[in-house]
Amino acid sequence: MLETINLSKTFKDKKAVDDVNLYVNKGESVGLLGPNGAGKSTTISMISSLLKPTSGDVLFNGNSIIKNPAEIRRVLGVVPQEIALYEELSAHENLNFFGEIYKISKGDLESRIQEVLEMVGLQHRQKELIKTFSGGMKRRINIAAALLHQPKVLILDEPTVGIDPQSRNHILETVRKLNEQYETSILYTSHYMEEVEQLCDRVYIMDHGSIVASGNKSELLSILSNDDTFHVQLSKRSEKLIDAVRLIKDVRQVDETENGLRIIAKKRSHFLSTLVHGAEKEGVEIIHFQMEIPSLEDVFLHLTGKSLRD
Ligand SMILES: Nc1ncnc2c1ncn2[C@@H]1O[C@H](COP(=O)(O)OP(=O)(O)OP(=O)(O)O)[C@@H](O)[C@H]1O
Repeated sequence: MLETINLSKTFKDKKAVDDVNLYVNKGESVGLLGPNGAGKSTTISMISSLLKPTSGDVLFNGNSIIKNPAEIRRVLGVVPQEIALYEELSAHENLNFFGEIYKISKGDLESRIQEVLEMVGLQHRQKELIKTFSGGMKRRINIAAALLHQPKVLILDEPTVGIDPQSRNHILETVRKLNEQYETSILYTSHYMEEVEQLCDRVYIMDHGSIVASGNKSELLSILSNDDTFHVQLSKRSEKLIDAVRLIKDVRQVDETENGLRIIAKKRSHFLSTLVHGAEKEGVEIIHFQMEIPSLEDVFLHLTGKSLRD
């Protein structure tokens, strides 16, 4: 339904998006996950035809949206990161304004406004001025605005960043409902792994402008099938021990945690005796040792060498 073909964007000499190929099928909910600066917003701006790609294309049902941006605007709802509302107008007046921009007929507009307000749970606040709303409520009105013209694809750019838990839950629920009941296709960017795990059928992991992995949860977890992760709680910190663990054969990565180490090692490697021996030598006691059940966060760490919220 929606796909990008070798989509790229260079700002001066910085490649913000580098040969991105992704697709969203009808009724599918797809996550675009990446740390700050990965290129998610730039990708979305190009898909929404707000930004011209340096090269590549975006196709909707096989037609280039670069050649025909009007078509994608008709079927796409975009919820940007920045709140784009008039503070001095009420929620209802704002939606009325957006409805006119979308050219929704006067006869349909009022019922559409009530429907989208209900969807985001703010019908009872519609007469109040936007400037009296919390950040989370403003974002919900932004979502309502993006839904007025009944888009086939809804793109949300980190919609839950910096907002209260109640609005966050509301947003996640709204997105789920749109996807499940109305078969709206979703492209959802986030750096909250748990949201993407909850909401999305498939995930693209993006870093430094490129897609580094994609698939459903079990496909992504299988990337880690060659490795095991261990948490080791230690009685004290020892630089020498950390260095020694890093040198153990089959240990791929060692990170310091609050009370010890997180060790990623090749599956079925026998590093434990070397670890115990090294700890003894440095006078460090191993208080607790546990193997971790991997999560998508671990896949991300494995692929990019950093945590999603770094
Ligand atoms: N207009 C611009 N001019 C120059 N560089 C830009 C511009 N827009 C984005 N960039 C750069 O492109 C890279 C990707 O930015 P982008 O905003 O797409 O990332 P992101 O994954 O959406 O990050 P965030 O999670 O912080 O929103 C960054 O290094 C950013 O500094």
